[in-house]
Amino acid sequence: MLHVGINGFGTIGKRVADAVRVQPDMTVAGVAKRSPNFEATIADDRGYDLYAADGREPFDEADLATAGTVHDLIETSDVVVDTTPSGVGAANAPLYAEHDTPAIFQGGEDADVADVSFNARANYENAVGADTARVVSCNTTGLSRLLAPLKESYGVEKSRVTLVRRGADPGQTGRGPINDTLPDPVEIPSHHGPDVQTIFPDLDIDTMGMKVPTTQMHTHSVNVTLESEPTTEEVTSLLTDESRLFLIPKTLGIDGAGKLKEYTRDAGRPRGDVWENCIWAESITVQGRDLYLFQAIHQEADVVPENIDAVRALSERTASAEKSIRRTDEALGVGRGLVEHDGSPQRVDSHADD
Ligand SMILES: NC(=O)C1=CN([C@@H]2O[C@H](COP(=O)(O)OP(=O)(O)OC[C@H]3O[C@@H](n4cnc5c(N)ncnc54)[C@H](O)[C@@H]3O)[C@@H](O)[C@H]2O)C=CC1
Ligand SMILES: O=C(OP(=O)(O)O)[C@H](O)COP(=O)(O)O
Repeated sequence: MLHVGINGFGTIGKRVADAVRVQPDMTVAGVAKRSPNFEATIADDRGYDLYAADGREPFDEADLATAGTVHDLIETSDVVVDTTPSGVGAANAPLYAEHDTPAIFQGGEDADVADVSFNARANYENAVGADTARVVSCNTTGLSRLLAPLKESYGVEKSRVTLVRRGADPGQTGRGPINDTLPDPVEIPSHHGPDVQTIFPDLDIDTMGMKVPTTQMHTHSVNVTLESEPTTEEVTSLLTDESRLFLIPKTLGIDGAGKLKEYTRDAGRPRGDVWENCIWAESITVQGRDLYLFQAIHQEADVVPENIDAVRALSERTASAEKSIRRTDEALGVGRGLVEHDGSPQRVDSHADD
């Protein structure tokens, strides 16, 4: 059983902890937090041992028991997932090295924070046995999952993506825009293209970013010039076979992120989380060697299964990306509750043997 510590219990951290909890080969060693807010009470409620990142006094005053400091958590963990805000992960890196504890960082950190930038579908093997890995950002994760099968099956000559990004997460009351559409970043390419190249170093990709007043999901407008000329049906079939891509059937009548989130809440997903890339099946169009499509990415959720796979890769629990992905997906419920492109229930494969 792998003991996984989570340092930073916010949007990503609490989801990673809950995902660790349901894995058959992992357990939550504890979670580190700075302050005894509502998320600390949820951690307590779930039975996660709380560790103080900045001193135990505030927790004592709030009558919340702590099991120790963040140093104790790191020492007791086989792997730590650092889910602190951008920049804090890099500041924490020496702590993990000091305790000789393998660590996973998030996409808000620069790539040089870790030995390898990680996406389970694209480069799991590179992280096997590494001391540190960085799970790339939600947007980069969404693009890597899509580009990996396209690259393998058809070759990619050039990718062009416009990312219409959510302005804030639902709990981020201080962010915006609330009444505007921003080119963000204004510079081209946006940071997403170079970040995708940390996964596919030779890929030709240009990205442009925007921010809009929604908290629901990011939306990508994708154009990929392939090296060969598949039909629309062939690309649709290729993408349907990917476990972390969900092709939204026309029959569902889902016209945007609002209905998508409603669908996953109705399907019983925790927090309405959408772990899969959601590609509008009707948008998949091949003209000559040019592929076009729209996909929605749930920024709070898509990196969660990737963090679980990164834990297995670092701890050398399995050298096989396919096995880890299958095990993660089954335990978490990726694909569960959603229908296939043809309207039938999604397959959820049975456990892979280690
Ligand atoms: N929210 C999102 O849409 C996504 C975020 N990420 C990345 O994940 C990382 C975490 O982001 P979020 O979960 O959104 O942030 P968050 O702000 O929701 O959560 C971070 C948590 O860490 C706590 N914290 C702050 N300093 C700390 C310290 N020194 N020690 C321990 N805990 C500390 C905060 O109080 C908060 O509870 C960032 O690198 C971000 O770029 C990646 C994909 C999507
Ligand atoms: O990593 C993310 O987005 P990004 O890939 O657009 O930088 C997450 O959605 C967090 O983005 P934020 O920095 O706008 O909170």
